[in-house]
Amino acid sequence: MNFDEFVLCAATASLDDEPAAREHADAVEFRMDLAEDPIEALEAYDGELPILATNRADWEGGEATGHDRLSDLRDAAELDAVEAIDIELDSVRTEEGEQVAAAARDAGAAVVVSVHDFERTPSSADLRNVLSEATAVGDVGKLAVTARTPEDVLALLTATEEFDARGERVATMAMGEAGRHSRAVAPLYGSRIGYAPVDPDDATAPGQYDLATLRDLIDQLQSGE
Ligand SMILES: O=C1C[C@@](O)(C(=O)O)C[C@@H](O)[C@@H]1O
Repeated sequence: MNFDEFVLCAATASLDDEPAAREHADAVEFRMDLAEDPIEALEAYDGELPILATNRADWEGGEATGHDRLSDLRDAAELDAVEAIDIELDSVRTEEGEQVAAAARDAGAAVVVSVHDFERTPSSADLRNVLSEATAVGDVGKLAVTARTPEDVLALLTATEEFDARGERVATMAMGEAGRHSRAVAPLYGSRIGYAPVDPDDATAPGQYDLATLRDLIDQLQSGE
């Protein structure tokens, strides 16, 4: 996965979702932290879509707690089907996290470096700082914020467009009701990755559309380009 083009991920805790995701998704985001036995599931995977592996820490909105979290992510990156990993910016700042990112690249996987704010949308200056730091160490710098107002979404889209215009690969989305539409429009401003559950009941973040709906919205907005 090189993220030259927008990649729509079916976000899921179960790789059994892959056949249903194929029609609409470009990849599967496998939330290892939400899965029962993630490495076993990855080893048994024989689907068609490439995998973006995420093992989200509990301190960043996920459910992974153990000290095997990063080594499991590293093991995942070694598998052929795993073409990218997602690692938190705060993890990459640790020695182990840096090594996992380097090992993933050696294994041919792209590295998405992510930051999440489940409370608010940071100031425009902070948005840019975070995206600068994430793009400096990742193949894609990803920022998910929580929008409370339309201005929050505008600030995120503005930063997205600026980075994209400079040739920096970013992925952005605003979580929550006020930010929902950002998931459909951010790709028009240069965001490289979108996330949606196959089944709306299995959302992995607030405000997600289901996969078929998001694909349709994005395709409609981009048709005619
Ligand atoms: O980081 C992200 C983005 C996300 O939080 C979203 O808002 O769609 C969904 C997560 O599954 C993914 O790891």
